[in-house]
Amino acid sequence: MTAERNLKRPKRKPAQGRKAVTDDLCQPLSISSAPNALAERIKELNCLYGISNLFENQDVSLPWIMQRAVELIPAAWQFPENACARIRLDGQEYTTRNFKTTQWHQNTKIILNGQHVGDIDVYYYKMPPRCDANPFLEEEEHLLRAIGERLSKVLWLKRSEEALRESEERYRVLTEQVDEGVALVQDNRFCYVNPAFCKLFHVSMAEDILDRRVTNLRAGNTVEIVKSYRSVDEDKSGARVEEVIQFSRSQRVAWIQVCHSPIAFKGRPALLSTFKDITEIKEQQMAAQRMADLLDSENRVLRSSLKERYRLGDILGRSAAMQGVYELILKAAATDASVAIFGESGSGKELVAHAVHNHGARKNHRFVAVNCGAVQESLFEREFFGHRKGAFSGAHADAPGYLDMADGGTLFLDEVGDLTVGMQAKLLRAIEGGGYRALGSTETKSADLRIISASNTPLEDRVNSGHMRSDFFYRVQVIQIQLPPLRQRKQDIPLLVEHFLRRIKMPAGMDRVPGPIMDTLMEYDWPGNVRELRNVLQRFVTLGHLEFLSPKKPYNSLPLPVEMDLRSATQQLERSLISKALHRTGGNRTKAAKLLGISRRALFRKLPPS
Ligand SMILES: Nc1ncnc2c1ncn2[C@@H]1O[C@H](COP(=O)(O)OP(=O)(O)OP(=O)(O)O)[C@@H](O)[C@H]1O
Repeated sequence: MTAERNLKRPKRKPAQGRKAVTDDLCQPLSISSAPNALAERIKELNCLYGISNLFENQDVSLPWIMQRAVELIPAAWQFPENACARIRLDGQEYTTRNFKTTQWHQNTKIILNGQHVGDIDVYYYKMPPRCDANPFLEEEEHLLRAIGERLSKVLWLKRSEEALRESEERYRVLTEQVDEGVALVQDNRFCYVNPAFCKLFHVSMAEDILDRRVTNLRAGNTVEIVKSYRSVDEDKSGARVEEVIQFSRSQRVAWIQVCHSPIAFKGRPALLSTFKDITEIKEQQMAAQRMADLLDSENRVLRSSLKERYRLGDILGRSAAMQGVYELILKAAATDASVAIFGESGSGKELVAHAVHNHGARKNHRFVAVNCGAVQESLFEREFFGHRKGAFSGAHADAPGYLDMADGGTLFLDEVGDLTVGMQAKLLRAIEGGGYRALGSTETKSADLRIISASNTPLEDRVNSGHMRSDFFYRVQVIQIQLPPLRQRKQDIPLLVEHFLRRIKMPAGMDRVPGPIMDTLMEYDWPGNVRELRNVLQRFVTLGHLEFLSPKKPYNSLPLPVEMDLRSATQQLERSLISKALHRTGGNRTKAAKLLGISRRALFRKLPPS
């Protein structure tokens, strides 16, 4: 039973072992003594309620409460004018005005969480009338204990409040200092947002969104954030949700790492969310990824160039001459220097130019190929520098020139030797810092581009003959790549044949070029190089026979060496005759056998395995 309940006993009794205060008080309550007992009871209750009221007021401090409480105590005692009181707590003393210690003393402890943390003492200044050594009533002992319990509760509440306020303050200071946005949402409404949150979502003041629904978050493109709120449930405590949200902010893509933690706030479910702007980290990550991809693809190219050695991108060839070309391409690609490629017609100069571009740093920009042989002197500016609308009759709209189109990328000048000296001067000026103007424009522009040029003949010859300015020559020919003609790398022919036939739709029943046809292809001189080979194969597949359009001799019949034995010589002669017959019949074996006067089966026996 608590002390408070004890107080509700209907009559006052003398304390155990003490002498009776008055006889009538020691007796059951009589009608005449009832008003007096009632007055006593009211005094006790006043004291207790007074103390309870003290902590109703949340804004007061603990010392204030203790001081008021101690002042309320004497009035509840039997002889208030003789009573004084003291509360000791946390090394502090709170006393009534005329406090004095005497032998007539009563005490109770203040206990907090099972610990003795303070005391309440009541003293009488002097011996109350009609009393022995212990002048206090049993009810007063109960009352004092009840006050002690009340104050313990006050203390517990105040300490909890202080701890809460302190942690709230700590949290507030923390959240106001951190760079991460913090928001507390309950019932789908914002209860708290920190300054970083406001900054992140362009909210001018926290008050603008406090108490408002999450859907009211309007600044910028925050649809994704609102969606993210919808994806979590305030009620699912412990189910933390983390995600990275991408949205556009002032024309820029931003990334925010959101973490929603369902918590209990004021005893009800709420959502505590943090928002971290990770745009910078994300951009760095993406740049690192791009770099890793680039390195990976470069490594792959290098690996393939080292290991496989039969191709580099679209360029095929396993000959030693082509290995040298691959090395030069990779070296040239690693720099931004101008490259001049030389080689006979159809030997793959444009392919090499593409390879240099594709393996270099400008690969994600344009490769603009210009056939210089087709550029007219009078149209040079218009084609290279572009024009503005109305610059000439028929200029209905602005049009970019080659330099604009190749800005950031590569300008490939095919047949560069065909540019006139005048054109060379204009181009040189435009790319050497002088800039250029589109026709009809007053604005001087400059283009950041790499020049790769190609020519069938050495450019030195053009300089010597006065057709090329030497400054232009030095500008375009920093790195030279010489492409070997196909006749000097015949071991590449089978690879090229296989490659082109894979691209051409072969007739049914033909899956490879017959051996003798291949022999013929190997023997041929290839003045038109790889392009001619491709066209010959195209015709072979379409027309069914080999046909060389070049003015040169189609093939050479090999003279038989005298030191060869008869068997080998016969075999070689046979193969040569079969090859010629097949050539004449366009690869038709039945007709070739007929031409040779042997059976088709005999022809097949004599054909080398293909
Ligand atoms: N090494 C090669 N591997 C595969 N295909 C090749 C090779 N060389 C040339 N070709 C092919 O031959 C054709 C001609 O190549 P390209 O246009 O690059 O030659 P070019 O030297 O620039 O010719 P031109 O001097 O006539 O401009 C293209 O179809 C090209 O794909």
